[in-house]
Amino acid sequence: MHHGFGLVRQLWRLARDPLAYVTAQNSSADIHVFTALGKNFVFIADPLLINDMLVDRRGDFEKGVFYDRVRRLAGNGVVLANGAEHRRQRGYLDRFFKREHVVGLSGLMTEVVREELSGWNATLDIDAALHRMTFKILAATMFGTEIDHEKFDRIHEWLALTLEAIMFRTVVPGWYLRIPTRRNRLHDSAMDRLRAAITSAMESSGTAEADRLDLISVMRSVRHDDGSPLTATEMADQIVAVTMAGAETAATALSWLTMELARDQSLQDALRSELSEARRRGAAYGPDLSETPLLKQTLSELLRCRQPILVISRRTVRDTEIRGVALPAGTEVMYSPWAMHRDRTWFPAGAAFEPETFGAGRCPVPKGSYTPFGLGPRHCVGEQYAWQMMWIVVAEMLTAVRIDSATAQHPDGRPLATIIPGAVGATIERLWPEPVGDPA
Ligand code: HEM
Repeated sequence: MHHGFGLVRQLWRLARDPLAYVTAQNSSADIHVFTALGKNFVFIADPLLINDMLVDRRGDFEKGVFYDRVRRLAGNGVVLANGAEHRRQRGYLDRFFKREHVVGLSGLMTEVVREELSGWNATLDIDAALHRMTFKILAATMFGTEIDHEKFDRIHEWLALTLEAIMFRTVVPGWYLRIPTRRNRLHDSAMDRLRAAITSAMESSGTAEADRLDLISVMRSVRHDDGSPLTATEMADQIVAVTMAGAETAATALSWLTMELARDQSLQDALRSELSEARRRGAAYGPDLSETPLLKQTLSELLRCRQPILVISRRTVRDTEIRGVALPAGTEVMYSPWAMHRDRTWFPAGAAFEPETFGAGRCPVPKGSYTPFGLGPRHCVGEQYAWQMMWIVVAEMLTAVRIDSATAQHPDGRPLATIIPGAVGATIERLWPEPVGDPA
């Protein structure tokens, strides 16, 4: 255990170089405690403690300080709600995110991916192209295909700035956010406009028809225990939550993947053969990748060494302790899945991309050391959705094009809402024949 520095110094180091900061915290001690402004902060770097916090002792924790900062945008949707309210909201969303429902979305996802791929040029910013593609998938599955282009573009535009605001807000002191600086005003207005754009798109989409699969329609058919429907604010809260949580993570992961595939052409070829073979066998797209083991292994490794999320935080709701360290109610506890996934104690490959890490016969790692989708009751509700979407995007992409080169603006990652590569200049070649058949 290590007691160190004041909060301001910690936050300054976190803000200046977040990747170096969490790496240092992760390797220096299992529990790192610092106190400032009458508040206790704890950084944990031991898989068992992470598992304790997220699973075994979950009742002692709620979402922490990093999440409070985005309430202006997110209201009280599933990402921010706590306790019984959170369980109720997960109940609404589970209908949409359960396996059978997600499988039903595969045709729509495939359609969007093919349409986007058909517009790719021989040289492109593949990161921007993948962000647009995954955001389009998300928009189509949330709002239905009727969403008009103008509404789509508006949400997309304000989302980018909002994601920047989220990262900035998690690392500056609360008092600073109350000063009307140009940046604070810009971020506030981006969040307000994003919410307004989402509300407007929501009003013109969705029906309560039982056969509609989009999230708005699913939510229109949900009833509270007293039989009343969800209010417009409750629905907007969920849409904002899903947009914030789902738009950036999968796109960033896919973007990092293109760089690994450009670097390792034999892996790219092996994946292309596996995916074409699965298509020939008539394997239907879904969240379970057991028919495509090399893809599963590749994506698992990618989510290890290129985990998009830097820090996950919680706050104690009552006096508790971990490993003999007292955590009074109100203590902010955080850990870095990004740093933990690169810790050589658990993963000898460290920061390097080595798909054999998840090959047959690998050594088991302790619970809490590999948490790409979190753990416990707050684990990613979109996990199945994300696996299916990644399968579809990679399979359609690799059958349509060969990625010859892909070079990132920030090869070591730049921490924003997720750890991003920035623009990725890529050259691609179209493959012949064009994809045939409909696996969805
Ligand atoms: C590779 C892609 C993704 C990764 C790595 C990822 C990762 C995560 C993680 C680590 C959490 C837990 C955060 C915490 O414990 O504080 C989370 C929560 C969440 N994710 Fe994902 N996610 C991904 C894709 C998605 C997608 C595609 C969606 C929606 C379509 C989504 C929706 C959500 C939501 C709504 C939550 C909050 C759940 C709750 O608090 O109950 N995620 N995600």
